[in-house]
Amino acid sequence: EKQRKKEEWSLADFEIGKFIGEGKFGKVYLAREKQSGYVVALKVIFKKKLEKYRFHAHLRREIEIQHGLNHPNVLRLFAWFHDATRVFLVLEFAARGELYKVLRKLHHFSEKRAATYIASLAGALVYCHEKHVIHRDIKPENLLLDIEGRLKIADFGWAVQSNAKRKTMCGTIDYLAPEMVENKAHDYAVDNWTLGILCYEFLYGIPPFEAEDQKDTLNRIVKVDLKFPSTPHVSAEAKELISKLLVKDSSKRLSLKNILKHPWIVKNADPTG
Ligand SMILES: COc1ccc(C(=O)Nc2ccccc2)cc1NC(=O)CCSCc1cnc2[nH]ccc2c1
Repeated sequence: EKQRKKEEWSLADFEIGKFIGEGKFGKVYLAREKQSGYVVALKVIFKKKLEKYRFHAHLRREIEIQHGLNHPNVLRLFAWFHDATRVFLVLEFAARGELYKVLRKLHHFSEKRAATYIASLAGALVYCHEKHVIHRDIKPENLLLDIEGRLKIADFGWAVQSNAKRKTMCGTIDYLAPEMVENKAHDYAVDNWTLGILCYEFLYGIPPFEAEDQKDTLNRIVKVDLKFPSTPHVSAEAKELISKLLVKDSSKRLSLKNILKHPWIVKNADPTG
């Protein structure tokens, strides 16, 4: 029947299920909306924590931004409500969980799977940029997979230490673009750089500038010291796309629209996302 527009949700509308994630501001639980039976992720944020970090304004702005976003590859914020001590975010639940855990298990993705994820990310970023939303922190930790295996930019809000197992998890520097390492002004083009890093990591299983210690990683980033291990499962077109994204001069990086038209993407990406 016509989904009646609820003015105000409350905790009583949900059955709370198992704990599924930990954030700096609170915990995330599986939950089922009683009326529809719809399964969601319910994020519980403590107001006291928000005050302590002076984040209530940021959360309010983020909720306004997220509420307007509706793209198949961006995790949905369906609703929010609060009680005396907590703010609740009703988020889309991505049933296949964190993308990088799948990457660790498979060691690397096939070209078809990698190209499909890169096309999904490029499409989601075109959409976000059209809505003037950037800083979608697109590290693998922030990428989830829904029940059909479709990629979702989860954007874990702020300073949320996702329960990642990565050895370089805390402040993963592998994704920093040169202009960020050199503390220059950065703009949307950092996302294009990050897509290059991700494409490499999807295909080889490790980020391109990984090094024993962080100093060397930063040096390799600013020098764009890009090397491709010789392996049969990565085509010349894939390397060509990566080489057009990992470019020091941010104005010379392949644009998001041109990524979607690149021969490797056109040939390998599954259009259903
Ligand atoms: C649109 O998304 C969000 C919007 C806002 C915030 C947020 O916390 N904002 C904030 C908080 C405090 C101060 C300021 C701003 C977080 C998210 N998104 C997530 O947190 C994703 C993982 S929780 C969901 C989810 C789904 N599906 C899964 N499958 C497996 C685990 C899992 C986990």
